[in-house]
Amino acid sequence: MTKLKVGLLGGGSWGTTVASLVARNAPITLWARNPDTVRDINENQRNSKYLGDAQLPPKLRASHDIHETVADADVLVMAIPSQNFRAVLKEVKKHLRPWVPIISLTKGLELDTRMRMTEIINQVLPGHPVGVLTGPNLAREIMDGQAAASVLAMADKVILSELQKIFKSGLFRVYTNDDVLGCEIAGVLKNIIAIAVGMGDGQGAGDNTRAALITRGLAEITRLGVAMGGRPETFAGLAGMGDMIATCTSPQSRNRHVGIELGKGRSMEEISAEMFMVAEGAKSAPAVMALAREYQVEMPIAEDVYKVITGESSALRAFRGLLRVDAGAESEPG
Ligand SMILES: NC(=O)C1=CN([C@@H]2O[C@H](COP(=O)(O)OP(=O)(O)OC[C@H]3O[C@@H](n4cnc5c(N)ncnc54)[C@H](O)[C@@H]3O)[C@@H](O)[C@H]2O)C=CC1
Ligand SMILES: O=C(CO)COP(=O)(O)O
Repeated sequence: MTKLKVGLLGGGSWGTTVASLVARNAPITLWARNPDTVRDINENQRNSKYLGDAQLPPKLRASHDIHETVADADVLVMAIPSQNFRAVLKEVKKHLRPWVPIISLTKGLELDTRMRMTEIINQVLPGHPVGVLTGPNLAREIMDGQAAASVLAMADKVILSELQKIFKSGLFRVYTNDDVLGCEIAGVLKNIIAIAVGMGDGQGAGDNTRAALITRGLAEITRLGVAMGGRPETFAGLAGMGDMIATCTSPQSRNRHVGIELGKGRSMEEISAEMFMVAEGAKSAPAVMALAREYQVEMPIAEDVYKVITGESSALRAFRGLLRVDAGAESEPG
């Protein structure tokens, strides 16, 4: 057990799951804005709304008080969806001690600014070491005790190896990486490809189609990530290919679910109205397309997804379009 105190913000499915993992290694308080969630965690060792009847460790404490959670934290972990991330960080600023490392679990971009979460942290709380924990990590499966691997990425190797001890456990292998940008943007971009794969699945596409979309999708997200400064090998690792496989094939993925429903011909408004959990790919798609334009990277799959989400095209038309385009060299877009 390390003595480092951890404060984790965000009482949804992934925040609660990571808090449960950390509780094995370090004292942790989870801040949730919903008082019912706080009560459920503290009294029943459950977060029924997000994780059904999964049993949480008795050592995990939840709080409704952000000051209490953050004021004496030695490490801050952020599990707030991307569009609300900045607002919560601003709240944190008043309470957090200087130099406390901040780890983001969030896989999205801020719509208005196109910024990654670590960029927002640097802007709102300059001077704090920042990192991301990312990889093929579907929350429900980890709560069910299935083995998984993840990547903790930070520039500072000394802090990185200290923080690795907080997250890792027998069934949760945590690898380290210093390519923060690559790991972070891979986690954002794979969500859009998962929507594309879902769109195919929703229309009854086969396994070959899924494999083609995953492979071509990985190629296009790698092109953008590398143009932005990420390393190609990051996209071939857990944060890239690993997370693509998990998200694009799992019935648990919210992004793939959105794609399946779009594939059935439903609109984004209808699908969102029925979901209470976040599907970051749908939220971040416009920011991703703006980045693709800025870096002059062609992303035909992401562009089709964007057009279907905005109602400019239908899943059926997008799918036919993907098949109609003449294939060139495998190393080229398209
Ligand atoms: N669920 C999963 O399997 C995984 C999720 N992620 C990422 O983790 C991030 C969080 O996702 P989940 O926990 O799954 O989402 P979720 O939809 O299950 O829960 C989101 C939580 O954030 C809270 N929240 C939203 N706005 C807030 C605000 N302004 N103040 C306080 N709390 C607020 C909600 O109340 C809810 O508890 C996302 O970026 C997601 O892509 C990453 C890996 C795995
Ligand atoms: O990031 C995830 C798995 O690694 C979770 O994916 P979804 O948000 O699509 O459920």
